[in-house]
Amino acid sequence: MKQNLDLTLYLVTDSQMAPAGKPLAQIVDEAIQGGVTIVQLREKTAETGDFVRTALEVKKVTSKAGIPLLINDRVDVAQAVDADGVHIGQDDLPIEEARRILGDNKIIGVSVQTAEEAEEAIVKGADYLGIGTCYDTATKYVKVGPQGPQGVRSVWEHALKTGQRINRPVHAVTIGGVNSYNAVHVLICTRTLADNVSLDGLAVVSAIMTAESPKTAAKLLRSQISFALESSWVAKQDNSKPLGVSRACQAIATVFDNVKSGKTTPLVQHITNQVVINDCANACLALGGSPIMASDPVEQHDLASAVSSLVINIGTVSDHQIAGMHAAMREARLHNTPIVIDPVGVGTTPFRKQVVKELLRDYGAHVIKGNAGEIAALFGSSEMQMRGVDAVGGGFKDPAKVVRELSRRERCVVVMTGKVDYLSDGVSTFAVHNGHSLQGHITGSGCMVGTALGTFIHQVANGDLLVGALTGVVAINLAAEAAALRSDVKGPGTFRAAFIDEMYNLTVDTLLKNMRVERVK
Ligand SMILES: Cc1ncc(COP(=O)(O)OP(=O)(O)O)c(N)n1
Ligand SMILES: Cc1nc(C(=O)O)sc1CCOP(=O)(O)O
Repeated sequence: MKQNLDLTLYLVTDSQMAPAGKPLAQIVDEAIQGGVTIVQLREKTAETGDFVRTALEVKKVTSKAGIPLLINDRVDVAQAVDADGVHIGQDDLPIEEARRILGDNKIIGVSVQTAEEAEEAIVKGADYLGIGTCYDTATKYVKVGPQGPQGVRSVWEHALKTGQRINRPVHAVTIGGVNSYNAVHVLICTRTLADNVSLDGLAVVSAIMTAESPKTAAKLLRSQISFALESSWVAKQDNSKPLGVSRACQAIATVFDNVKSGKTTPLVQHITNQVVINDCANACLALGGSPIMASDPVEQHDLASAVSSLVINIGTVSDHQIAGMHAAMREARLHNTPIVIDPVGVGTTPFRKQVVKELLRDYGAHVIKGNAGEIAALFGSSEMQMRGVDAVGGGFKDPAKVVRELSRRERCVVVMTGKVDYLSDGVSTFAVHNGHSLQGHITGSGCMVGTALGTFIHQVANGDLLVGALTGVVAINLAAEAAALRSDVKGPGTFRAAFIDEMYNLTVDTLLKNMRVERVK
């Protein structure tokens, strides 16, 4: 990497967004104090003279801080102020020409939207790529719509392969609609599938330029970026050792005991469906958690700092609930609170599919839980279908592969419920052989699995998400087995009440004795 080229938090300026009377150089100075590592002066409407004057003022600030100042589009302005380099787009001066004018010591960044553009830019000597457009942005008109973190990931993967082929290091940021709410998700989701290589950082305009305090905004972004780059949440899994059954079972018992014994009482926020809301609240209590059912967008900000985990269930989703889900997930991402998504009936209507697609694109999840039909719909498989909220079909030929691949694509733990439950974090995949057929005869048994996931994953978010998820699945299934054995259980009605009782009665000893967990890959 060129000396000084640290792309961790990249500020692209827009003086038209600056509060009246506040000089751009002052905003840049505050942003650098907050943690910005590189600045690009982007003045789309400035006359050359004004552009140069502003660049000289900003350069005093960046030089003092020892960070690079790049100029957007205008190689002549970069030369005039002896900036550290330029950032050029696909319609600007060709890279070779910019390089010829500026020489090898200057930084040249190039905007790319596609794998082909990325390959060309690298081959022609770009020092870094600005991969766009990540999300919708009001800052500029973009010809091609946003590609989301997964689209950015595929451009990044191709760029890295190109670099390997020609033996040149590749650096990149993504840009477009990036802010402190989505920063962690964007960085985790854009990591390469094969070997978990992260982007170098994130580029933002409005997230800093429109902030009341650029320093505070930059500081928050920087801490979110550090968290994402350093965290071993699911996406860094490829480098970790696969989890064996005996280690998993011990860890499950510990996680279960922490909650059951009251050592920790997670506050599990649910935005869930009207059919199961009461059962889920009771299941959460019985397992040792504390439920809060809060879906109004208005209260999400105030709730967020107290919540231990967030369970999103789209079973009876409405427009109002969707607004609440977005608000809650935004806040959850900001607080690094684990999110469970239960995409109930996602294969049934295009509406549900769209709701889930947008939630996953904008915030991602830590755990996705569904029945085989729901998982098939998310995965894009026709092996299983949906009828209402139920799965129909002969079952997946290779269910472990489906959960593993969906997990790798979405960068989260995937739980597929059924006669045998499958769980994967993309590296380790487990089958849980506990449970009882009566679970299929009451409404909400799957939703209560979502509740159990929320109850047990909060304490293990860093690195052991899969263990938390396994704990939830095992606990629910063992409670079902115990309930079904009871002489007072005559059918679904009595089972429903006994099921909650047995969640309450479940002990670590029973768990250790009866759990049937198998490692399948
Ligand atoms: C870091 C970074 N990435 C992309 C862009 C977009 O540049 P470009 O395509 O030249 O569009 P304009 O910025 O000129 O509107 C960027 N500026 N910075
Ligand atoms: C300057 C720019 N380039 C983009 C691209 O996709 O290449 S998107 C963009 C604007 C980014 O602004 P904000 O952070 O306010 O969304």
